[in-house]
Amino acid sequence: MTYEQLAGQIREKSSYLCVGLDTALDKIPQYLLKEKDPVFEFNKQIIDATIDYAVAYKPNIAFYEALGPSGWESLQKTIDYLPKEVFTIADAKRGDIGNTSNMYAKAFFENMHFDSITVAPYMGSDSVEPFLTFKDKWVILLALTSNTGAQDFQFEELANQKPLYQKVIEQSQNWGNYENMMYVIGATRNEQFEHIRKLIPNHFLLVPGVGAQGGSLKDISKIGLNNNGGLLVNSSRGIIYASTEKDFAHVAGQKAKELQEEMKIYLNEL
Ligand SMILES: O=c1ccn([C@@H]2O[C@H](COP(=O)(O)O)[C@@H](O)[C@H]2O)c(=O)[nH]1
Repeated sequence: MTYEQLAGQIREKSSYLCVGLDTALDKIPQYLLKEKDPVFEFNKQIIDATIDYAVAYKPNIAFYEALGPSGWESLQKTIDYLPKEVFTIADAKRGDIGNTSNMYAKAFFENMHFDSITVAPYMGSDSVEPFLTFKDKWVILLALTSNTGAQDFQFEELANQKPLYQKVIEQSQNWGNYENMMYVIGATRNEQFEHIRKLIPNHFLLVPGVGAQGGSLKDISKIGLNNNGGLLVNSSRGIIYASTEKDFAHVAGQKAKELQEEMKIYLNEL
């Protein structure tokens, strides 16, 4: 998917919502376990209920890998079920020596047909660049994550007094551009968000941490939106597990609608 196509979806749906498909067998309504593929059945109902309000879907690959071969099958069925105009994110946090990264890229882009993959920057340019050679596919580089452990390395001040996450953002400008690279910036990183937006005014930012992790959609939107939207705000548990009863899909749809309606207000204020 191109930058323009994604920006067009945001305009069309007045939404920059990404629904996180972190589907776990012990969290979904237990009556679904009698289905042949409970994970896909859950995802399908969540997608049907939220598709009018979301521009992106982000399965976290760990939840599928944890189930072995059947998990991979449920994941592929989920990706195949999503309409082509929706942006898909493999939240896989990959990255290895170039030869191996190339195989990760083939797996998620060519084989599974994801639009994008999250990549860890720690191994440097040759670990990221193979992902950037695929046309209309995206790298979403971890820059400043939402978790408390982000303090351990990402805020570390370098000799030039810049934090490590800033170095990741600045150096990676040599690897890709705003048409094939996004950054993960946690919704819990309000204080740093404004500065980051100034460093990369045109890039899309994938923002996890709204909902269950306590990040504020309002705060992030006020600082992070640009003329093309420029944000994909993810909520996983806050949407998909808003109800664990038979009405789970309906309630997920309501939660997604609430977020989309709020997003529409912020987009109209641009
Ligand atoms: O910094 C990061 C990077 C990735 N994640 C992932 O996003 C979702 C968040 O789920 P919620 O249920 O909405 O909290 C999950 O898949 C994480 O692994 C993140 O939270 N922070």
